[in-house]
Amino acid sequence: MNPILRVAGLSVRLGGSHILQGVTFDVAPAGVTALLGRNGAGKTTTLRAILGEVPARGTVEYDGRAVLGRATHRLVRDGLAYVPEDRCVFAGLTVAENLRLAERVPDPDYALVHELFPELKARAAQRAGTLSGGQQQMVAIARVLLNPNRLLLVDEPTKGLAPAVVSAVATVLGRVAARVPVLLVEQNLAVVRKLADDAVVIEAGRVAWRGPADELLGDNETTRSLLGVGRH
Ligand SMILES: Nc1ncnc2c1ncn2[C@@H]1O[C@H](COP(=O)(O)OP(=O)(O)OP(=O)(O)O)[C@@H](O)[C@H]1O
Repeated sequence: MNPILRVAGLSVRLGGSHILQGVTFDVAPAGVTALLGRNGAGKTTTLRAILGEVPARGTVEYDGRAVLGRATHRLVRDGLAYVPEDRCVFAGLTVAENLRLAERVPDPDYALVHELFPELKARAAQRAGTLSGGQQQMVAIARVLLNPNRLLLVDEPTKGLAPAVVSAVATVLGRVAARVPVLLVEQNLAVVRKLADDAVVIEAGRVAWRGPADELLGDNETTRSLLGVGRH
């Protein structure tokens, strides 16, 4: 199967620093590819470069087409969805209003959203700013699922969440990934272990390791040296 995303020689300079220095990896057309690395390694910058949010050199092929330099909104329209790390819900609007604002197609898939997130249906009239962090993350994921997607880019969805909520978010992401491939930035290795098929490790702006996620996580020494943590 051809990759849904091919990134080759991706290079980004920001604020006088060479942040990405030739990042190369593929994303399989099914399942979860985890993008890993220590703080500041360049994971978020990689997602933003793929989306055309920062100037980049190199090649990004999405579904076989070179897309670097294309406008972000065109990529989103073509099914490249982004769930940013800061969730970006409209705090003063209700859950239902947050979802309605995200609709891009005449027939948004509320059936899917309500199936995956029954709690959001129950909380439709609640202001998003009063939701817990985990519930806000659910809104952020639900928003993109209303529209047809071919690839989701999800940035640290479990960051700052309590363990039970991390597990709930991971379960939902697993169900999402059964329908649409996901490129997932994630620091929680238990979540990576549960979800990821492939792993890409970025270190100081370069790919330091790529391969099957279970191979990486099964090698405690490599995991420790690349990510600074032991087995979870
Ligand atoms: N606009 C910018 N101008 C200058 N430097 C930047 C800019 N954006 C990011 N950087 C720097 O680029 C490096 C990579 O940042 P990035 O957010 O991609 O890392 P990350 O791997 O996602 O880290 P974390 O896990 O901490 O979120 C960091 O050193 C960061 O300070």
